[in-house]
Amino acid sequence: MDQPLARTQLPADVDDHVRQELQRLRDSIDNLDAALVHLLAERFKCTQEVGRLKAEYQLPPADPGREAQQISRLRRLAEESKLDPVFAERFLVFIIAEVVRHHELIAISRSEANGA
Ligand SMILES: C=C(O[C@@H]1C=C(C(=O)O)C=C[C@H]1O)C(=O)O
Repeated sequence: MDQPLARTQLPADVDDHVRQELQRLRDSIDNLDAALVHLLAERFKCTQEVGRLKAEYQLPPADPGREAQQISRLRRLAEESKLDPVFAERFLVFIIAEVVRHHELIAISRSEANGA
């Protein structure tokens, strides 16, 4: 039986055609990763503004109803796009947890600034 391939670097003697094809795909992956970082940065700019608004008007940092709507919407979009909906949900939950943590920090620093 074949041994599983070790998690290691590409061997030096990889066929040139394979190396070029891999490079072409990796160039696109690099562009997509850059786009993902830029998209996430813009999303966090918006959510920071939401956090400041909530802190100003003493609204709770998290909104579970809104989160449930987003999760079901994202799962549907993932299915339509042939992306694993479980992965899409995990990804969104991970991001939202970080957003809510930021909102809690904004609320704490605002109440400290107000002498609470
Ligand atoms: C951004 C908000 O705050 C929280 C973060 C959310 C998000 O990152 O999408 C969604 C709901 C809230 O728990 C919001 O209420 O819209």
